Amino acid sequence: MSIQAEHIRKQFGTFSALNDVSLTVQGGQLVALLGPSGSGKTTLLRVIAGLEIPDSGRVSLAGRDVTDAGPGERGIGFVFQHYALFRHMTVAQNVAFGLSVKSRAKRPDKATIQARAMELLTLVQLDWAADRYPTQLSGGQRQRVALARALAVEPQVLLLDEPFGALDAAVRQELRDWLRGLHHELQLTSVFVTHDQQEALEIADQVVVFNKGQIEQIGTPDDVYDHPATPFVYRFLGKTNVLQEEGELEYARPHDIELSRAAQTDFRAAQIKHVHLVGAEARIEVQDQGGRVLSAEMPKALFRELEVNTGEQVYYRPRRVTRYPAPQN
Ligand SMILES: Nc1ncnc2c1ncn2[C@@H]1O[C@H](COP(=O)(O)OP(=O)(O)OP(=O)(O)O)[C@@H](O)[C@H]1O
Repeated sequence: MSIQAEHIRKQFGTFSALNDVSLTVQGGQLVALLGPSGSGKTTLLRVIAGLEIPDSGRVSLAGRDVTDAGPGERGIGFVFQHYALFRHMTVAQNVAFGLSVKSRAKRPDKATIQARAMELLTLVQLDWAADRYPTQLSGGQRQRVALARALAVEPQVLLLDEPFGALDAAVRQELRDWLRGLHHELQLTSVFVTHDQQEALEIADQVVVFNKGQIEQIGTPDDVYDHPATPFVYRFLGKTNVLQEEGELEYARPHDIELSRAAQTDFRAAQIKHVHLVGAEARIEVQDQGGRVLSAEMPKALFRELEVNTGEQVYYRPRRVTRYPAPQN
């Protein structure tokens, strides 16, 4: 089911949370809303869900204008960051909740609801935990219960607000991959909010980069990473070496900084300030003769071959530079 938001504006008092935002999500896509805190991601998600009424603009689902429809009429599943499960209900009862609050006409009978809850728990691989209470589960397991509960109403659209925000790195990674699989298996259209670049780039089909209530860029992960439309997008998506900031801007990523032990054409002299070895990577901080500090990243083995140490001289060259016109004002 496609989602279309057109010219959405939303003010909170004098603060403009969404300033003329338009976004089209094709049916079947997994889309990440990415941006710093306060940039409007959650507000847009809530507008799509019907939890927030825009000051102006329209929202359509599968071509149907739902701007004036309540959240319950939109066929949407919603998952929040803090898996808001009911503590006094078992896992199975939590999942069944979405079905049991449906209007009487649409509500399946008790046995059907129970069977459906078990089906969903099997889907999220938690059928064994049906009779447990949320407090007896880990954070990642609780988040899977929250997902099962959101899926209980058979939504065609799944909206997730920082669904893995509260979890530790390893569990996050696992749930991410798993969500991607589930999204495809159920042929959902999913939109999730994150401020984690890696998360957005790894699992989304499309990434929407927000800044101050506006969309800076929409594109595939490759598009936005390899061709950031604005300096903001470039800086937000990864560590940035600023090679020049007067007049035209020149940026380079750490993995595009090449180091050499010997002087070479186009290479500049610099001194190694710090070396951090992180897993298989070496992160090297160098300072050139103009005082500019740059970060370089390369596989640890490659760095070792250079045979240079902290305090010693090296030569660097940016392999790839991205340029932007001088900022106005
Ligand atoms: N109900 C509200 N009343 C007043 N201000 C609000 C309300 N909801 C959101 N805001 C403000 O609107 C701005 C955008 O909020 P929003 O939650 O959309 O940002 P976000 O990009 O999702 O950020 P985060 O990653 O921190 O959740 C924030 O400055 C927030 O304080």
